[in-house]
Amino acid sequence: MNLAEVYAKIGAQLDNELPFVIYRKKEENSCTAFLQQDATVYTTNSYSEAGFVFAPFDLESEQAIVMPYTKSEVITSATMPFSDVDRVENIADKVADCEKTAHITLVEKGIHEIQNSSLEKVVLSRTEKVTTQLDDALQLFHELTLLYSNAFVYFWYHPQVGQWVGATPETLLKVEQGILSTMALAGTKTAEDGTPVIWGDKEKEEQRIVTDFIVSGLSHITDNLKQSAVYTHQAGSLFHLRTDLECTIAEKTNLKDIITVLHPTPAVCGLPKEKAKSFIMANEGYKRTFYTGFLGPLHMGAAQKSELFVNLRCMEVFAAHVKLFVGGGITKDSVAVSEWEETVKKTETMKKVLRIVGT
Ligand SMILES: C=C(O[C@H]1C=CC=C(C(=O)O)[C@@H]1O)C(=O)O
Repeated sequence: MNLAEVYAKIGAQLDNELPFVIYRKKEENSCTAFLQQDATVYTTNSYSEAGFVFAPFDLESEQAIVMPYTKSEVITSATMPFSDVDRVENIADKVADCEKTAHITLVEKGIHEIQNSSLEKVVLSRTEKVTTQLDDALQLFHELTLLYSNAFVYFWYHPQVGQWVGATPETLLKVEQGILSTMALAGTKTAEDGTPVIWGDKEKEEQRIVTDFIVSGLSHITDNLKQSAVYTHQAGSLFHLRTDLECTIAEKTNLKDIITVLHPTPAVCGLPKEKAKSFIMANEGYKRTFYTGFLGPLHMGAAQKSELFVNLRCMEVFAAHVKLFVGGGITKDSVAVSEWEETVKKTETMKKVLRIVGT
């Protein structure tokens, strides 16, 4: 099926108010869509079914939604262009001063908590509303695929839940034929064209915390974990520190066991996990819902391949506006105003496509 035909099918799902997800994996030049044939909200607790899962940050009080393979038409486009040409400049637009003050106050509270308790790291986030005049969010998906070849790009829709679009740099896990791969991705910098990124101790520590958490968690399910050296990962105009991890897993280890170990990592929550989560819930002042949750295809094909991505650099789409979600890791060395600026830079990942589609 060519791309225009796939997009026409998506248009029909929207017209008929039927759920779907369309996604393009990193460095792939085709996209896949699950077109659910009814409007039921299917949920999963076991992650044992083939399908596409869309899970919230807080799995204790909200449920993971699945588009079951057996209830969906699954289609793939033949080829898809990607240009990776940065056609849009970063623009430092005006964000309301009250939003800046509120985020800085939140970050300062986080730093204070870290200095005065056993909390080592907490990821604090905010939302930002941008007024739009979109025909449909498919335009956003398409532009994101053109702009970010190194991201998992998606557009997810359920008439009873909402619409989400994103381009995330972070893989939560990939399981294929008994091999599990994951990554520790954290720390953020921007760089002038061509100049190498210089990492400071703050970023090195916040990323090390993520690696250590994953290594310690996976030690309960494997004894042969291999880990790469830390390296720089580019995500649009941002750079992150990254470590790749890989191990074999016993046949009896199911996907739920692995998700329970890995989600949420300190790349999106903090350390210790429960303490950080409580701080987030009590202080962020909004519900993250699917931001910093995870999404992706489950148990696909003969190899039963599952690939889950962390829902970052994403937005929830409404009739006349979108809501952007951005956050950053706070440690004892954080400077509140720099953390604010980091979230502003992260919003650019989405604002670039909003500008292209002419909002
Ligand atoms: C929580 C986010 O990013 C995470 C992933 C990479 C780098 C991060 C950081 O530098 O703080 C975050 O841990 C976000 O983009 O909203």
